[in-house]
Amino acid sequence: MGVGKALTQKGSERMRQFPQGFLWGCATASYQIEGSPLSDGAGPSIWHRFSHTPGNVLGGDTGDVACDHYRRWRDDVVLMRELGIRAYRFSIAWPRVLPEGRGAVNENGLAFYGRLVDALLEADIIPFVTLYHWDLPGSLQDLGGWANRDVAGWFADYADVLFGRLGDRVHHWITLNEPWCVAHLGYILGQHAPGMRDLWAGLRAVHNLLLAHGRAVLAFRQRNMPEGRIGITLNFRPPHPGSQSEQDRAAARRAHAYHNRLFLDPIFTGRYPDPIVQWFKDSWPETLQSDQDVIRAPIDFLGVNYYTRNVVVHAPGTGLLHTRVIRQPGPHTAMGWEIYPEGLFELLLWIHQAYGSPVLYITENGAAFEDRPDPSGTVRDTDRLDYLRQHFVQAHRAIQEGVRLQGYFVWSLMDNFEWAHGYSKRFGIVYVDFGSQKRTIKQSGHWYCGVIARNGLEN
Ligand SMILES: OC[C@@H]1[C@@H](O)[C@H](O)[C@@H](O)c2[nH]c(CCc3ccccc3)c[n+]21
Repeated sequence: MGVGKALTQKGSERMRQFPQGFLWGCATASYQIEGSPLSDGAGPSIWHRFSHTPGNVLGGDTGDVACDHYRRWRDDVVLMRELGIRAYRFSIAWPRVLPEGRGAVNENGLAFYGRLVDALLEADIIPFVTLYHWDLPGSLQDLGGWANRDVAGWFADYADVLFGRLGDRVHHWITLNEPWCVAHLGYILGQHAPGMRDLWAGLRAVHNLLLAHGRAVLAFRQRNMPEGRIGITLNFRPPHPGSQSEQDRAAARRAHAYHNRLFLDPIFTGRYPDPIVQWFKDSWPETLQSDQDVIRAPIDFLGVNYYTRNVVVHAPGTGLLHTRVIRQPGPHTAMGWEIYPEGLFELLLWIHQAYGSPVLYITENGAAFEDRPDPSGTVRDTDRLDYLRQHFVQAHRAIQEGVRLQGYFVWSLMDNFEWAHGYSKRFGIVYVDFGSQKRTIKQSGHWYCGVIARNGLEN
């Protein structure tokens, strides 16, 4: 598409038009919004255990209630229709469907997701289902969880149950959400469930997550669902060197390999990034030659989660990679993340050019700010609106350069349980009063509704 066509002049406004059929949406995750973690036969997840273990989550918050979506899902689909979103990315809680992680299916759990999918289709909203967004069944963690190579089979069997039961209505599947976070935050730093601090376990989790992803893709292909599309969602943090010194440039390369290429390279090339294998040499897991053929099973799209960049410098003996992040001047979100919209353009172009122009969806982008309703109950979150607008502009730039970006899911539909931060960080374009469970569309949500209706941005 030539630039001219995408920048239509309408009156004095310059429109940034997105391609016909571009899927504007919102994203959520099961443990963050549903509540009712043990209802109707569901088994406890590792996040149920982790949040109920004192000291792990700010303020002792848990997902016991969250946004009460397990009970309010009908009203929440009405809310999505009011926002005019074309697609909705949500995750299925593995322990609702298989309470023990394996074996007997819990029909009540499956029925909840079947009703939700039917309501979305009725509202003309396309479901994008994430099979795993961090809530592993506790009983599988008791067997080692992602550090146990058998998890690849457990995950593929779970995925296949869903392909069989929902595959007639769900045509977009994401195997894993951010396997980097699962391994790094859950098994190496211990900041997320299951709260382990074990480099050996963490690096084996990296490999087993990739194996599990590949086994699920192969199971999906076996089902032979021609309308179906399957991919994976990875988080990225483009690193910039804090100076042009060779030490800082090497530090940025290490951070880039670990944060951005650790999963991308095996999936697209069948090989781990050499700098990482060298860096972790004696603790790197034993792998089978045949593993790489499973891991690199072709996918239909890549989900990209982008929030910010990192500026890194060499820091001998510091952390896993001997790097330190340098806080930048300029605006940051409530998470302390630098607002750096150009990073989205850089990232999309890099993936496009370095990994064979895959179909991409931005499966998460958004910002936390201190939202306060005014006396009338209106939430004027202009900072979030500006954040989103600036990032939409960069996504549009990328499309102009030929990037095959086909959709954009704002994180998040509504304020929810922000992992170790509990309910202290709000990412929603809809405000949730967690006392009353009242939902209020924020100014950013009303603005987003307009963007979707025009399929573009006015200047
Ligand atoms: O932190 C906002 C969102 C989470 O609520 C989502 O569940 C998760 O998919 C997600 N990933 C990222 C970027 C990676 C990251 C995750 C957790 C903590 C810090 C960075 C940001 N977010």
